Amino acid sequence: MKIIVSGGGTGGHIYPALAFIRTIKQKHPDTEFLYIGTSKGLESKLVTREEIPFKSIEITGFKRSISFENVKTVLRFLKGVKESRKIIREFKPDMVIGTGGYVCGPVVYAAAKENIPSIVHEQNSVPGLTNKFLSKYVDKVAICFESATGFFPKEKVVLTGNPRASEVAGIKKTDILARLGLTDLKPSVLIFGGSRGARPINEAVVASLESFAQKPYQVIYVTGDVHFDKVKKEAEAAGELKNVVITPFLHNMPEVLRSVDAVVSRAGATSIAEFTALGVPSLLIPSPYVTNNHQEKNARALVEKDAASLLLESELTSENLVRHIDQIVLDAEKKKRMSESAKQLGMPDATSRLYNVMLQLTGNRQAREK
Ligand SMILES: CC(=O)N[C@H]1[C@@H](OP(=O)(O)OP(=O)(O)OC[C@H]2O[C@@H](n3ccc(=O)[nH]c3=O)[C@H](O)[C@@H]2O)O[C@H](CO)[C@@H](O)[C@@H]1O
Repeated sequence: MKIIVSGGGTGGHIYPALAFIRTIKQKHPDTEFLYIGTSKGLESKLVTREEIPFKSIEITGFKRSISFENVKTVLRFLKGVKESRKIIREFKPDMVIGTGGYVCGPVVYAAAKENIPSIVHEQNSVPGLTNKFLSKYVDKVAICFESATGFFPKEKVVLTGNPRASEVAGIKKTDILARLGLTDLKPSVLIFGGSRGARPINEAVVASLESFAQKPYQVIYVTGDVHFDKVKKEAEAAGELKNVVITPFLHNMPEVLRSVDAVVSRAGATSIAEFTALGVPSLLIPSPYVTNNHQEKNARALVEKDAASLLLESELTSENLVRHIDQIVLDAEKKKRMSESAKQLGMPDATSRLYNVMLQLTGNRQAREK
């Protein structure tokens, strides 16, 4: 089978696409993939790093307010559709899938116009503009939260979960803690602010370094690439680091998640799919700066089931951060309960479900997975 994948902008749209490609490549090595993204997006780095064939088109997102920029965006969209049609005609895919972010708009739209079976994958409980627009044209809309159903044409919706869940669920425990300079003998907490890092979380963590130095647990603290230099300087000024390692980005997140006792993070949908697939208890600090406050809705879906704790950014202080972490990590009963509840929400078979939807669409019955 030949598949075009498109998704970009942030890690939350790119990692599910990469996880899907890697998992399918392992099971069906003869599957050919082509990834279409933008040259400026994070995808150009992450995809080429994996040696997956990559082509770029030029496109920008819509502004929500009326502006001259939007006129230019429409023109770029039309140009993007033209470029995508050309790539599609050359590559001749059996299927096109978009995993969100504005780049997949013209690609998936072009696929539908070329009569190629198409799917969009929506990671969030509340969809973004691009996927809502595309849902009118595609054959299927794959979702991760039941609550997303109402935003799309009902007959097209399939609950598949997030392929990144399948990828992390298959990861074995490694010696990653030792490689990070940490020990196996203490509980470990991972702190990160989504794929790009989050300034408010960084500020609270830097203010907590002194407290962490006194704790019976250790912290892996990921700042986000762009924030690293500043945080490093502030941390150095705060004194000697104890119990904490600081790093700009983790390229081996699944391995790390497998080894930690709890995680503190934004409530991005792909991150949540990973925590639940592995049953990692989490303290979620939703970003209030996202469309329709969707991260808080993502987070509340876990909190309601006792799979996560919630700390709103408006209440994010060093004291509250440390207190919430202590409440999870230092209470073995609570940690176990949260872990079990999280795991019940996990969908480790997401990639197979998504692949089966594709096979149904392409009519490739023989290859259909049992
Ligand atoms: C600000 C914003 O618009 N955020 C959105 C974006 O978040 P964002 O891009 O932060 O997405 P997620 O939190 O869903 O996923 C982050 C991904 O990056 C990975 N990772 C992160 C840090 C690191 O050092 N290494 C690493 O590999 C995580 O393991 C995960 O796979 O897309 C998500 C999925 O559509 C949305 O739910 C978020 O609301």
